[in-house]
Amino acid sequence: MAFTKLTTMLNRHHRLIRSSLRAVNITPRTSWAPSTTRAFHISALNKTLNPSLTDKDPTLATPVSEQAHIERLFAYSDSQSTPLPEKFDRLHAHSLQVYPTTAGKTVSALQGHFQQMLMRLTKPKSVLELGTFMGYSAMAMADGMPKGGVVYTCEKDPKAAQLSRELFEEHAYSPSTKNESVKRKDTTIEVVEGDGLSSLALLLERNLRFDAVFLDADKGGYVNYYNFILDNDMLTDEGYIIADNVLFHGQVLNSEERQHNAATGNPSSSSKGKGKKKNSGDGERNSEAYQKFADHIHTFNKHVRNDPRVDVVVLPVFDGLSLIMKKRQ
Ligand SMILES: C[S@@+](CC[C@H](N)C(=O)[O-])C[C@H]1O[C@@H](n2cnc3c(N)ncnc32)[C@H](O)[C@@H]1O
Repeated sequence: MAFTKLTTMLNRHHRLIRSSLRAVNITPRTSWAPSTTRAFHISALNKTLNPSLTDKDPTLATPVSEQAHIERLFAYSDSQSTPLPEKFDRLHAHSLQVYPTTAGKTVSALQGHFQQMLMRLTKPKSVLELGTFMGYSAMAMADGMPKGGVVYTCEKDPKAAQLSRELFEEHAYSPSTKNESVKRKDTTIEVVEGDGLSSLALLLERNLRFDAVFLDADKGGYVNYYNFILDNDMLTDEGYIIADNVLFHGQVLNSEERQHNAATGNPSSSSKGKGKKKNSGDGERNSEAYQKFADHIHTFNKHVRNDPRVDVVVLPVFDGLSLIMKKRQ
């Protein structure tokens, strides 16, 4: 009975996404609930779109039974949370059509709503986002900000930058919105196109400072973005940074272990994943790439933890979210 209710709710919730999957000729998994977590979102998408990953999913750091249990708990959390307005479901569906293999980059509905709540709680006037993609998290945050608030969101991919700009225009977040049919939003979203670091330099030239920062671009860039923001005092005194994917599908544990073994000369050191033939299969290639991203994230986590300028809390929610604030003087 409870299961039927849950399935009904999830089906309703993801109706649009499922129809998009059909549109791009993909058979949706019955248990797939894309707005549960980023990790499962990506893993489910990868498996759906690349069957070679089904048996050897590099994102599965937990046993399958445990993963199924966690998935059910996330689905439960999703079903017991107020859904975001329908435009967000439509955006997920649209992302799948435009980026069928990488649409899972976007935050889940649950995480988007959490970030929106955070905006409502902390009332930032100026928010910086590194990594726009299709604008889902930018819109989710903008809707929670106070009147007059601005989100500056940086995106390197010209196609994603253009599509998100159009979307912000359509939904009246753009400073220059001409769309008469939609009520102009109280908050605006500005897309800054280009590499994250160059975009930060441009924003610094404009003397902008931020009450909240969302780090969600390339994982190898996190340390540089973080340093640039703190070194140039771009964070207001009570401002905060939230960094996404800081547990990287659980793979940070492998990074930590391999780095520890390498440092202590343990012969089993870091050989996991090394020596694998490059062409031995998509799953393994992916596994190596995933581990590299996880290594970048582990380096970032250690860097922040050892930075005397800040306090950090690593939250084991979604795919791992770090909340970072400057130390009080
Ligand atoms: C995880 S996605 C962002 C998802 C988005 N925050 C959301 O939840 O809707 C990461 C984005 O960062 C962009 N990106 C990657 N490298 C970048 C760089 N060096 N500078 C700026 N953006 C970058 C990618 O093109 C991608 O769109």
